[in-house]
Amino acid sequence: MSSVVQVAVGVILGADGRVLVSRRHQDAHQGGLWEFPGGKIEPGESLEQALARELAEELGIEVLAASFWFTQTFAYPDKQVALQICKVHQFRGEPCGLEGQPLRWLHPDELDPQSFPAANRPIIEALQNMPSTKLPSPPLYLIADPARCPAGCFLPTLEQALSAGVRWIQLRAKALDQAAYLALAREVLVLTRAHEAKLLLNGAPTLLEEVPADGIQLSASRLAALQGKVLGPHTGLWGASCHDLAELQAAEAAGVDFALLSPVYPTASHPGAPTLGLDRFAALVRQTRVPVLALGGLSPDRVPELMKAGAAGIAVLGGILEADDPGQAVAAYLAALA
Ligand SMILES: Nc1nc2c([nH]c(=O)n2[C@H]2C[C@H](O)[C@@H](COP(=O)(O)OP(=O)(O)OP(=O)(O)O)O2)c(=O)[nH]1
Repeated sequence: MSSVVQVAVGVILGADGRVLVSRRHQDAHQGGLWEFPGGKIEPGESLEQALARELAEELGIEVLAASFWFTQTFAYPDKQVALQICKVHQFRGEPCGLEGQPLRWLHPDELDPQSFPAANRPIIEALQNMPSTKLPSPPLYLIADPARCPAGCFLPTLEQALSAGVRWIQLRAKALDQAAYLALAREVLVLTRAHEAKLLLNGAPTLLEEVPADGIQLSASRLAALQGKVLGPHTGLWGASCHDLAELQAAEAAGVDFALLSPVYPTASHPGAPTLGLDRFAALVRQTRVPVLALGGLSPDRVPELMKAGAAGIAVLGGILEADDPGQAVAAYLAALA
């Protein structure tokens, strides 16, 4: 069989969670079946260039933000393909079938694997199981630690952050004993409920039996204690705090909905600790299908490069809690994510 055909494939994500599919021309390889738009990577072209060119040629759109997702190789009887699958998060223009191909925006649950080439099955499966559809929007995760605020200021600061648009909070309070933690969690839950925001507790999953929050953030050590045990079907949001590839793999094996990966940049909370840096962060994100939020030393001006590197969102601690004006800090992060 001839060499592997490298293909740039764009999973174009609409704001409402639907994806764009188009029908392959009857005469093409795998003709008549639906596909994710894209095409062969030309010699000398990067994946990014090929994706931009194909989507401009086929749909008339300009890709503004895309990230590599994963590679799917497949051997058809007559051809071997390596689909380089990218998520397209942002584009300019209204997609239209410039080559006469029909287009449809479908919810992942509406994608019928039988109507797609066989190589697409894992993509469809990944889309249908994509936990990121469960993640709160905007993807700004506030790690709320009362130790970061002056006495009496913690709950008012959270209130300000929620009023400014935070929809996702983790209560992390290592300095409190369990009773004090649970009492605080009950107070925070009243605030998050009032703002229709999600609250995740940091600790053992059994905490949810005490306070009906929306999920659990597992530390790296709790994750390790799971020893690859699958979390099983769960209704809440489960996050894992990861620092390297082994922890990300454990998080993926455990079936969490998202992972925090830190520290990306130097941070005052862990002075002198080794940092991943942007390139390592991007490389790790490419090696997992779990949505990864960037944490550590972020500022709003770093957000675009992190999202381009494949981050599913960002997590912030001191950048909001210790800001002179937490509401303004939230607004700056949200503007950078928009
Ligand atoms: N674009 C795309 N190609 C796919 C998908 N699934 C799948 O197996 N393929 C295969 C079919 C083809 O063998 C190959 C893509 O080649 P293509 O024919 O679309 O490439 P192209 O647009 O550059 O076409 P051409 O200029 O050579 O006619 O990858 C998919 O979802 N999208």
